[in-house]
Formats: sequence, structure tokens, C-alpha cells
Amino acid sequence: MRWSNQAWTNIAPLYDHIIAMPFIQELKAGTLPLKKFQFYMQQDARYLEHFGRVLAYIGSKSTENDQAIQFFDFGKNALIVEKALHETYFKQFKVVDAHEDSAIQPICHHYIHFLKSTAAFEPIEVAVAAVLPCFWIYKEVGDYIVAKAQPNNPYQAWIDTYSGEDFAEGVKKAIAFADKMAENSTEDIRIQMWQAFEKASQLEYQFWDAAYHTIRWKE
Ligand SMILES: Cc1ncc(C[n+]2csc(CCO)c2C)c(N)n1
Repeated sequence: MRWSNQAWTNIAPLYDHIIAMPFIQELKAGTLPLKKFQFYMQQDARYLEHFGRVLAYIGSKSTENDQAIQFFDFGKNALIVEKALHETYFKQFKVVDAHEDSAIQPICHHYIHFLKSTAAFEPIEVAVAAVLPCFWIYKEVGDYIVAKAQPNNPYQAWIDTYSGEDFAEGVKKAIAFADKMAENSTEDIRIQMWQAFEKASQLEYQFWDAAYHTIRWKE
């Protein structure tokens, strides 16, 4: 069995919880209150600027040039998505871009720093496993929402960002890199990779949960 098959099997119950979350169900139905989506957009913009840098950092630590090019590209894309948030979606969804409103809140903060510390202190295989749920879970959730989309969903344009062919290709490549690295690694590293994959998947859940419940630092 490929490393990635086992990784997904490990998080399958968690993925079912993600699909059932009110944030995802209401996003799909188009009934998600705008305030919750605005909080999510603000946090996601902050997440993306750091995530892009983590991907570039993984690129710089890659011994294979093909892998380096690919991760630089992933990193660049994350920042392009961040730019699109500001230039298009922030305006469309009337997201306030004032400094005090865009402070990084606890879950986003933890996710960013989990990825940064994993990339800095753990073997590169583990860092690749840690960034993989970001690609893979969005692909699965995106496909799920698009398949069940309601007409006139106010969030449709944003939903479509994660359902294109180019995005699907990128996800396949990211999974293939993780599998190749796992194959050339030790059982101990493979276990650490599964653990990092699971932790990041939990953080994907928490990220949507935090947006739904507007979880902020205590004043
Ligand atoms: C919390 C959070 N997790 C994952 C994504 C999805 N995502 C962001 S950038 C990128 C690919 C970069 O090339 C993907 C798949 C998100 N937006 N926010």
C-alpha cells in the first residue's frame, strides 16, 4: 500500500467530520452567514502568506531540482491565491482589511507555526507530509461541494477556485512527491509523516471550526 493510501485511511473518520461541519454544509448550501465567511477570509489570507513561504522553504531544502521547482511553484501559487483574496474576494464579500481586523487568531496562529516549526526542525519528508492535507483536503472538500452545489450560491466564485483541473494536477503531484519520499525513507520517518499528516488534517478541521465559532484571542 502506498504511504498516501494509509495516510488517507488514517484520517477518513476526521474527513467525514469535516464534511459534516456546519461551516462546510452551510457553505455548500449558500447559507453560511457572511460574518463567518469574512472571518475565514481574513484568517486564510494571513495563513496563505505564511504557507507560501513554508512551501518555498521546503523547495529550498529539496535535493531534487524537479521537486524544488514544484514547491517554489506551489509557494508562488499560495501567494497568488492570497493576492486574489485581496483583489477580488475581499471586495466581493466586503471584508474589512484594517490591521486590527486581520490579526492572526489562535487556530490560524497555531497552524502556521506548526508548519513552520515542522519545516525547520523535522526531516523534509515530515514537512512534505505536514503540508499535504492543505492540498488534498481542499481538493476533496471542493469536489464534494461542487458536486452538490445549490444554484445562486453567493460563495460559488470562491468555491470554484479549488475545483479546476490545474488545482487537481497540483494535488496529484504533491501526493506523488510524498509517496516517493516515503518509499525512499525508513519506517520511523514514515510514521512521523503519518503523524504530521494527521495533525495538519486536524488543524484544517479546527480552522473551519474557528471561523464558524469566531474563535479569537481573549481581550
Ligand atoms: C487553511 C487552508 N488550508 C488549505 C488551503 C488550500 N490551499 C491554499 S494554497 C494551496 C496551494 C498552493 O499552491 C492550497 C491547496 C487554504 N486556502 N487554507
